[in-house]
Amino acid sequence: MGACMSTPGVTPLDLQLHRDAEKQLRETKAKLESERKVLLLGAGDSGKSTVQKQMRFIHNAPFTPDEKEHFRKIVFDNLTRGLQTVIESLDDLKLVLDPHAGYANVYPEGDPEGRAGYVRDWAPGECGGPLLAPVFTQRMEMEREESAYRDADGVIKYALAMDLELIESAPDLVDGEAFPLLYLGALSRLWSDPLLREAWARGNQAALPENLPYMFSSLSRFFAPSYIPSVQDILQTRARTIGISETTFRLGSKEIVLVDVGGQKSERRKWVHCFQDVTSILFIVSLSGYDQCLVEDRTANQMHDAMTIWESICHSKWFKTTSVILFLNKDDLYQEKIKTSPLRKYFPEYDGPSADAAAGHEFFKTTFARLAKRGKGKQREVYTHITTATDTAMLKVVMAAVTASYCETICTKPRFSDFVSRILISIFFHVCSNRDSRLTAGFPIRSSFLTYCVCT
Ligand SMILES: Nc1nc2c(ncn2[C@@H]2O[C@H](COP(=O)(O)OP(=O)(O)OP(=O)(O)O)[C@@H](O)[C@H]2O)c(=O)[nH]1
Ligand SMILES: [Mg+2]
Repeated sequence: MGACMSTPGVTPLDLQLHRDAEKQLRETKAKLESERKVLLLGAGDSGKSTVQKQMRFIHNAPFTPDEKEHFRKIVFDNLTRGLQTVIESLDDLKLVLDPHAGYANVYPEGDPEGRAGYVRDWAPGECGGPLLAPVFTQRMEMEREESAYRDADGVIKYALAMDLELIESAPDLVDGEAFPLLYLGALSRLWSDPLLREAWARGNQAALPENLPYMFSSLSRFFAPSYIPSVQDILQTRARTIGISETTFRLGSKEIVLVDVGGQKSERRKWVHCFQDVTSILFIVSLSGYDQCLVEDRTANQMHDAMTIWESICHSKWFKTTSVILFLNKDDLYQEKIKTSPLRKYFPEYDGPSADAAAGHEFFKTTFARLAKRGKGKQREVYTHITTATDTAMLKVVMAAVTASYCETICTKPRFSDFVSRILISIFFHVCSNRDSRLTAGFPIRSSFLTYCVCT
């Protein structure tokens, strides 16, 4: 410091800036040493955000009332837009809704609040309570105004046409607004229609939302004015991630920053912004995607797409020494569909028995491991887990195994080169943020840089 004081041309301002720079770099170093960055990667809809939500539940970082309100609105959106997607898929699937096929005589199952009678015939006498009376009036007004709903056969045609129109023009809920009861009957009737069920069962050809059976199994619960989403409701909601979101939690003495990115094709170019200083990658693949097309590209297969991303991540210069953990996710859905949808149809190289879930697991484990190990030199170790991300108990066990086995890696100090590049970036931004051009000319910067190189 004495030498600094005697350097000609160094003013008190220079010294202050020098001290500030050193302080900032000390803080950066301390943060870097206690922080570990885990990056969630994978194709869209594979379950990355679901894993991130589970980590919040597991590490006691519950959702705030505002966040729960956000998820409540997503539930309504998932019901209405989800059903709309099924309706829109009918043309592609060459299915035609028949208004004469018994439509409108539908009871919602397990309706504890006596709304079923109302939903069946829309008759005032069968109304399930005073809450439904205005809904009935509203419905009758719509029928009076819209002669297009009527035909010689009577009620059946307009019941279907009105329900379709309601779903098509469903609004976004605003904060605090209960689910509009007008939608209860329409959603219930349409979801029970055999043709729409058939369309959903062929959803792999049209990328239909996989959470619809869950959402519709709890329909009347969601419509209660006091409804607040449960843990399972939150885990089942679907909203594609746009951009990058970070969650921080503690693991022993370390702070883990879990970074979630959007996996759809349009989001992937943003990934590189979070590639620096990654300690571990959790790569999520949807097992149930083996026979499914992408939402953003119906000509592409989800599993093939996941394999392509996986291969490029494993061989990226950014992740030469990063530990990689692979989650083969959505095992619950996969276990069901493997019974009827042959793996060999989508992966002709598969030569195991058909309808055998365990043989399919082995096939995918081997394929992903092979893709990771291409080329010469030191081979990458891949740690694979079969998961159902919506199952909190299971994910707790898997994450405990992951952290126990890989704590060494997750908690290892960052590489020296990473640290030096962080310092250089930090200095660069420091210099840019100081207008005093003398700083760029010399001593304070070099001094800070040397101090930190010596410290590490
Ligand atoms: N049944 C079942 N559903 C799952 C599982 N994992 C995720 N989901 C559901 O799949 C849907 C998509 O999950 P997300 O976590 O949003 O997928 P993502 O990878 O974050 O998707 P993007 O943000 O578009 O990249 C949600 O409705 C989840 O509830 C699983 O293991 N089983
Ligand atoms: Mg997401």
